[in-house]
Amino acid sequence: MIELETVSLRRGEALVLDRLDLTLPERRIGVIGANGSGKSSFARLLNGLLVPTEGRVRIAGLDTAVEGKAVRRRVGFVFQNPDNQIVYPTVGEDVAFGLKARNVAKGEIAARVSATLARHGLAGFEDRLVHELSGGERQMVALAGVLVSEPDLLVLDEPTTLLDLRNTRRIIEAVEASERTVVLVTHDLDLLAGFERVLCFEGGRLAADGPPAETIARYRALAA
Ligand SMILES: Nc1ncnc2c1ncn2[C@@H]1O[C@H](COP(=O)(O)OP(=O)(O)OP(=O)(O)O)[C@@H](O)[C@H]1O
Repeated sequence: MIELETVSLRRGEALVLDRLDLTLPERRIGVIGANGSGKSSFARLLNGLLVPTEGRVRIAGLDTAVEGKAVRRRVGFVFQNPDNQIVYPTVGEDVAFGLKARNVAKGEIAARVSATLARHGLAGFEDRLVHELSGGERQMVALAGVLVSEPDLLVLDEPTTLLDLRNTRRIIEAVEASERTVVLVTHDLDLLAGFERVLCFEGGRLAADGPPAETIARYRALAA
């Protein structure tokens, strides 16, 4: 469960999010809106990467400003640009990183890493050098590195920008297969079919909040 209590966020001089009150018990939550409307900032609040200037964000009851570390263990975050989150030179080391940090046994780590890679079109990629992969392959490595730890909440910030149709489909399948809560920020409105709730941001406030068809219609009207 995600809760925002009168949350405002300033970045530099700008008021980027303006007094948001939201309770999100749904498991499939989409986030859309114009460039610069505050979507990524909202997403970053959910794992404590950013903390509110005013108000409170709670994830499963944990205040992100107070219990950031506990929040980050529960929230997997996939950035738009995979280079922001891949830290190790090889695919296998990078995907194993989150499991090592959780003290998972060595044998189990290897099995989970190879199963997760295979599920994401990267079978046998363990020893490949990350910097020699294509942009889309790196995006899938970043996704695998988050999914391997089975986070309670998965936040995806425009994850399909670099991806071809097959890998976009894999992302949709990963979202559909996940029993966890998923928050997906996207400009690709087709990805949101089947979502329970979609939020549309406009100038740091919510311009619409409801089922996909309604929110998307409002977004189209705003852009017209
Ligand atoms: N570090 C920062 N310092 C100052 N302003 C920032 C900073 N980061 C973002 N902003 C501003 O905050 C506003 C919201 O940015 P944000 O990245 O949340 O938008 P977005 O809806 O995700 O946009 P896009 O669709 O282009 O990714 C923008 O006006 C942006 O210029």
